[in-house]
Amino acid sequence: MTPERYEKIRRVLSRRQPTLTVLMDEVNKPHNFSAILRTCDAVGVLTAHAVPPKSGALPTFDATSGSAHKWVGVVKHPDALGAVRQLQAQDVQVLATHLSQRSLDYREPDYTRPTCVLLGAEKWGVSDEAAEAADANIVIPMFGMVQSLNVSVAAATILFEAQRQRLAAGMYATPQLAPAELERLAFEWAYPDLAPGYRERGEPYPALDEAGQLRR
Ligand SMILES: C[S@@+](CC[C@H](N)C(=O)[O-])C[C@H]1O[C@@H](n2cnc3c(N)ncnc32)[C@H](O)[C@@H]1O
Repeated sequence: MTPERYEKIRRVLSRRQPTLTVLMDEVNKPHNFSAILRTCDAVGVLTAHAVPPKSGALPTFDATSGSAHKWVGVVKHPDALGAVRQLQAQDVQVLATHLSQRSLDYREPDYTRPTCVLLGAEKWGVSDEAAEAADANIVIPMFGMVQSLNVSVAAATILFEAQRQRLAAGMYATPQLAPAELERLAFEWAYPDLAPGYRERGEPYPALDEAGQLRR
């Protein structure tokens, strides 16, 4: 661990947005899944949510992710409706990307609030029941011959609007993670091979000095 690498880890963690996330509902193509996680990393999403496709497993990561899958956690859910309700119970507004009578332009919602963007499967989109349960439905206006965007493009468009609003609100200027959580993640990111051992033994992580070296 070089001091420069540790400094980068702390800088990235100090900009993570634990109150911004996505829920991928049966996004089944590895290049889409990977591209969405890469955008999540870029805008500071700490943890993404996903309902695996009917085949059972989450898509594997491919080169499209860069190394984003190492820096963005993925929580699995058995179904989208249950996941929507769980997030709402934690006071997260769920914005379903879905064309309906009540759809808003994607730039209208307040993304400085705890927010989850619900993204649909490539073939079927977001289910009607999950869209109805969501707090709002949002769309990216389209004026072409084709009816929809690629899901990873839609995710990037919306997440960068969230980033724009959060930058304007100063949410990248001060850490959004609690100090203890930031320290915990800094150790896990700096020492991914050591961290599991400490967890298995139920021991607290050791303190690191300012350069990210283990204190003796
Ligand atoms: C290829 S589209 C799904 C098309 C599907 N046939 C349908 O009717 O919804 C895959 C996903 O990309 C996102 N998406 C695509 N175009 C969008 C748009 N214009 N506005 C918002 N989200 C969009 C949504 O999450 C959508 O579920």
